[in-house]
Amino acid sequence: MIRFENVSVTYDGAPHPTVHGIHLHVPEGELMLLAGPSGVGKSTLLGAVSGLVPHFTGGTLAGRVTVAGRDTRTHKPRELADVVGTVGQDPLAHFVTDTVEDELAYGMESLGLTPPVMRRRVEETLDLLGLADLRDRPISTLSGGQQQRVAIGSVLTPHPRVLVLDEPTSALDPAAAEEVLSVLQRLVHDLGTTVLMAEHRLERVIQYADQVALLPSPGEPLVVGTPAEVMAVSPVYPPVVGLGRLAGWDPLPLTVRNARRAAGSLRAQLSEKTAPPAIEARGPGQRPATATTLAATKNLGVRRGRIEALRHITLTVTTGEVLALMGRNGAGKSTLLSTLVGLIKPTSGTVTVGGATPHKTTPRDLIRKVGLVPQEPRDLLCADTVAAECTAADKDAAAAPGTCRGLLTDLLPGIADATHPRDLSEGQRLTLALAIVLTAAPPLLLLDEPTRGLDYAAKSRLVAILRNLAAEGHAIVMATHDVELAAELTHRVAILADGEIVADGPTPDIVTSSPSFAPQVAKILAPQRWLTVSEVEKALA
Ligand SMILES: Nc1ncnc2c1ncn2[C@@H]1O[C@H](COP(=O)(O)OP(=O)(O)OP(=O)(O)O)[C@@H](O)[C@H]1O
Ligand SMILES: Nc1ncnc2c1ncn2[C@@H]1O[C@H](COP(=O)(O)OP(=O)(O)OP(=O)(O)O)[C@@H](O)[C@H]1O
Repeated sequence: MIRFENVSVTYDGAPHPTVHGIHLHVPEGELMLLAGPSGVGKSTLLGAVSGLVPHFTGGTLAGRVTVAGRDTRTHKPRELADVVGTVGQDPLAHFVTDTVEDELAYGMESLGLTPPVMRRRVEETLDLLGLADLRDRPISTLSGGQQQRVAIGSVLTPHPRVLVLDEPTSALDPAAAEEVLSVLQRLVHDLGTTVLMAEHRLERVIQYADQVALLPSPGEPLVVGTPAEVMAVSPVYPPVVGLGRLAGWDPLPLTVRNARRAAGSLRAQLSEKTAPPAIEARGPGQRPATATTLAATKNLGVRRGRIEALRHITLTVTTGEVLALMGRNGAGKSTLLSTLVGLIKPTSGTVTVGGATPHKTTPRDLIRKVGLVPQEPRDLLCADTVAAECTAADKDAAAAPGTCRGLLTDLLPGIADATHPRDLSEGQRLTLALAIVLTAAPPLLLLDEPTRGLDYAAKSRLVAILRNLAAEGHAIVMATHDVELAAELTHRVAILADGEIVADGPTPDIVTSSPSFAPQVAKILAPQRWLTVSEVEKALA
């Protein structure tokens, strides 16, 4: 259904092709997962299927890509729209209408479907993606995850034969991600839809894939095989595979269920060894004995338009603490971070950060107290090269020249100075935003979805940097749907639901009390309370 024949893509001005010599066949009715490190060229390959590469991105494509027999170089994306539905990494860039319902209907209108069919599919999709309450909402007022749901819904309604999805669950809460993936699987199984999907969070998707195509590193040839074959050799793998490799399980389990079956002797071995680490020993090491309050909210309420986005939030964050805010899409996580950094004014209650009231403090003073990496890193970037961004960041933070660039290279090697931030891959752009805010190293560091688009290696380097900062007394508050990150890094998790805090406590307690938020290792080794592969590895050493 999708065929790559000796495909190379070279972006304008780039010294080498970004991908080259690609041969790949995705048969009809299969779900193929495209995996590989950040910046390796996954989006580039997906773009070549939908026709966005090179028609919109520039550059040259050599070789041939066909979808349902149509050559994507000679057919404009518009001429492929009846067969291919695409969800890109930045849904906002692709919305064509203003409201949720219009957006869901838009793709069908051009196909000439009858109004009753269109109506039925819109209703189905609203239910399927939990969007019914939002149907009349302007898209611009939706949370990040709500927007991603609309983007997915709008490509499903026309029932295309081929779906090309670039990290479709990156902004979704764990339950929503599961729902979306099972819908996709149903389309593949029941309707013979063909899906090509790039995704970093393999723990979410690997079990749904028929085949995996792996780009191991820039310039290396594609490795294609069954999920088990590819995971046995892949540099990127989910925790279940990490645990399986550590324990020497053969065959390598890809699901929690299969791993539980294999885990009997590991569980016995671990119970003899030692108890799982207590909370004080987890995450960023010892918390300072003299922790002081860095930020506090009291009975905080925030209205956004007609929505009560936050209600009665009373929360304290102390030095050295790493706190994850988790909860369903639209629960109020980003709103809380924005309020802490003064971008949003409370409607009721109080908020203080470093002794000041954020929305009444000048940016110059605030920057010394608190910094935010926003959900959309582009909001932070304004220069036209990576080097200029880094120089500006050093200057703003009065840091030694080269600080920001050093952080960037530590987090994700291979980002060229001269690149325009617009041309970076999603993971590269997020890393740049992280490096800029880490350069200022404010006492309170706020991160909104800090692992979207990041590969496992970049993620663990980020974890190491954040641990050091926490050990130095910085406090870190992150909104995240990444249960593995929360398990690896945080001391404490607060769960928001519908604008309120419904649970707040030590990470192991909170994440193991709900299957939605439990990391894979916790599920595999329950009732023992291990959360991560690295904890298990240490205990066995
Ligand atoms: N329009 C463009 N112009 C120039 N270079 C580009 C352009 N788009 C992407 N690149 C470069 O091509 C490389 C591959 O980017 P791509 O977005 O395909 O990676 P990716 O594997 O999808 O990464 P991620 O996992 O971070 O989304 C990156 O080094 C990026 O900087
Ligand atoms: N500008 C706005 N106008 C009106 N309502 C808004 C606006 N921005 C956000 N909202 C609503 O406020 C609520 C909280 O949104 P917020 O972005 O804080 O959620 P979130 O927990 O960060 O979600 P996600 O996990 O999807 O990022 C949602 O119902 C959202 O639709």
